[in-house]
Amino acid sequence: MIALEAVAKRYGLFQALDRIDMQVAPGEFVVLLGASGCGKSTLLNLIAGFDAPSSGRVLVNGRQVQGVTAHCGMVFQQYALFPWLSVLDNVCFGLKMKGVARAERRQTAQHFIAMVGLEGFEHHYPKALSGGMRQRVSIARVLANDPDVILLDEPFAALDAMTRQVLQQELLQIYAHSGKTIVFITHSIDEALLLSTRMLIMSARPGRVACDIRNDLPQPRTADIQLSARYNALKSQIWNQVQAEVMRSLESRAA
Ligand SMILES: Nc1ncnc2c1ncn2[C@@H]1O[C@H](COP(=O)(O)OP(=O)(O)OP(=O)(O)O)[C@@H](O)[C@H]1O
Repeated sequence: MIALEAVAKRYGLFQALDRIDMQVAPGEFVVLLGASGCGKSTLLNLIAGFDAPSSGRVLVNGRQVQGVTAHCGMVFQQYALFPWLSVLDNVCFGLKMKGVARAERRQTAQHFIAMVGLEGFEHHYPKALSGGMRQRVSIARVLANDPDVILLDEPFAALDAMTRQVLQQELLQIYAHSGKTIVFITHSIDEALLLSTRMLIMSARPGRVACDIRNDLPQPRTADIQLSARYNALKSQIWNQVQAEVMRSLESRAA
């Protein structure tokens, strides 16, 4: 589904990513974890086609990524909604660009607006919505475009803890029902453990995949999973790894 082959990314003399080889199978929920600045967003942007690698290849569905396509949909931390469009028109936007007829795109948009719990808010504008509601609109907009891959760059980081928990459960439901392939960035080990089927821990300077861990916690996952022995074993394994990478990154910055 997604393949990165010897991918490197340089910004001038700075090597942001180096020798990234990774594969994401259809239906996986992969979470990227790592110290700030290790290249997680850079990696996601290469998969989305927002940017091109300096060397190596990025493939989605067997095709080399050479710009933005409808195969990938992105949800950003800062909602990225059009403030001058209503919820309905924001969710319809991608379908309009694809040339889908008005009645059909409205029907599709309504379906996904209802799925994310925003029925009744179709004609509201983003500024009249809470952060959690705006992020629901972003998710509905991506789902309406029916991409094969959904990329989420710290989508819940700006939300309060309660809203984050609700949206995490909603995303798990959407994942379970849609079978989409997901790549998700977070700084939260708990969020990674709750959501993922697999976790990639990145090292910094240059960014590489340092550790690839299968998340074998049973599904469906609720907050109770945090009480299990396996959860705590995985959490301490990841914590040790992330901490080692963060220390390495700080040392290399100081050098
Ligand atoms: N357009 C750019 N020009 C120059 N350097 C860049 C550019 N984009 C990213 N970088 C650098 O590349 C490195 C990786 O950045 P990136 O945003 O991918 O990290 P990240 O792991 O997502 O960080 P965070 O967790 O803080 O969001 C950083 O050192 C950043 O300063």
